[in-house]
Amino acid sequence: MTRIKCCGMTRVEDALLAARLGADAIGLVFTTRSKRRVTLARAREIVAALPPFIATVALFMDDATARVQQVVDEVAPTLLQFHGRESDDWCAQFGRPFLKAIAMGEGASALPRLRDYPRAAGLLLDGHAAGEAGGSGRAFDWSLLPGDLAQPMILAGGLHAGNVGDAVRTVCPWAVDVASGVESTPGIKDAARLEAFIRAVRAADAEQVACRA
Ligand SMILES: O=C(O)c1ccccc1NCC(=O)[C@H](O)[C@H](O)COP(=O)(O)O
Repeated sequence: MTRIKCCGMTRVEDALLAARLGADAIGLVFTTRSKRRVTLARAREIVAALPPFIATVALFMDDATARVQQVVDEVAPTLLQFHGRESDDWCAQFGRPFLKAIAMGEGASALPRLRDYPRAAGLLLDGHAAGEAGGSGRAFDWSLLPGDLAQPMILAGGLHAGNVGDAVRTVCPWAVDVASGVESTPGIKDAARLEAFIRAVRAADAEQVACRA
């Protein structure tokens, strides 16, 4: 079954809705480079409201060590996610499982970076170009993806209810990640779009036997 991460939560009600509809994880963006940025207080409120077994992921992009540590100490997210030029060692210093986002917007030239993060719990392959913030709503060419990634792949970038079924069938990712495709405005989730997205993933899972082989 394809895991679903719904990213850029800014409201308790949206996080609860995602959990109720069947999302496995929610993302909280802490970098200043985001329209979806949450305060520590709001992040704690969202995390405290969630039911058991929903993972929380804290996102950063070239943020200071002290800032990441503060979020680790005060919010206690399940995982960290890094979107900038952070190295594998730098990401690992917090002693927490982490995802490394790889900007796939430049196409094949991004592929060597997929080998640079052996300590990552997973690689989040996103549609934007290197140096740009995530949450762009931009997809990339999935046919570039190698079939032999060493780590679980989280597919992101421009996913929505209309294309995520194809993504699951074509790429067989460990998880899919969505932000703008389930929003009415940045940071505000749209219940109908979120429900349609999760339904589409589950429908594709039901027909996709190759991924489970
Ligand atoms: O969402 C943001 O605003 C953001 C800003 C800076 C770094 C990362 C950010 N989001 C990361 C995510 O994991 C998004 O869900 C991912 O980029 C996919 O976004 P979208 O294409 O809008 O579905």
